[in-house]
Amino acid sequence: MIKLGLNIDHVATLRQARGARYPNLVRAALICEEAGADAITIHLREDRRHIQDADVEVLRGMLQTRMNLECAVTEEMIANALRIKPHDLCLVPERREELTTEGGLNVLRYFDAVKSACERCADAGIRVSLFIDADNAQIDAAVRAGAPVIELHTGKYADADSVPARAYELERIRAAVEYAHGQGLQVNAGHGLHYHNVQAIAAIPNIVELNIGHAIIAESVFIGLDAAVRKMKDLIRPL
Ligand SMILES: CC(=O)[C@@H](O)[C@H](O)COP(=O)(O)O
Ligand SMILES: NCC(=O)COP(=O)(O)O
Repeated sequence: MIKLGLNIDHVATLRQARGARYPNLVRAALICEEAGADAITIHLREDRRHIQDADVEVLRGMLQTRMNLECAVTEEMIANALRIKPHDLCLVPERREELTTEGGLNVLRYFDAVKSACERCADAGIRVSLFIDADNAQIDAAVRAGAPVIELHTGKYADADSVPARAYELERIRAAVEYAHGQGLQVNAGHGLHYHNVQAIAAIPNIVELNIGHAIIAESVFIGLDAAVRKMKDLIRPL
């Protein structure tokens, strides 16, 4: 069954909006796990706009499932990950001024840094995932860099504003999953997935895990976090 990684950055965004102590991130993570989340995803951004360093420390000691820590490929972030030792480390591109993660990591361009990060993390027992676009050249580079896992960026699919455009992006993702799976990679996917667009992605064979955050946290405003997680788990369950 397809796994659900729950991105709780957006709970921290709400907290940081007021610089308050609530909503409590550990409480959110534990509710998500209780409701069926298979992993908790957090993105420690360089600008610390939502997740803080202390959140990573505390959550690492509290999670019952897996921590999937997302970060940029910088010396600061890799050193931090080697100290924290999350179960999974997902390397993502970052532009300080972006609203959200706009595209996949360019593994070809930053190959030496990515390969070095993969090697150092593998030595420390951390599984590295590369957050990349559905592009065979990037997939090949991920293999050469030694990453055991990729996460395909589904943002273009989620943002497609016509039926043909969405079908085109869906097919690109399907083909990339098939190609990457054939190369021996574990394939995850995520970004911008919500209750109305997730099922077509979840139906693609060989996707192991979907990382979803914004839509679930938004829905929790209306129906509660536990129910919002369960509602998503029901949708991604095979028919
Ligand atoms: C890499 C990724 O897709 C998520 O971490 C996403 O970026 C989280 O939301 P923000 O873009 O708001 O940080
Ligand atoms: N890596 C993608 C992720 O963690 C979730 O992104 P979103 O659902 O918050 O857009």
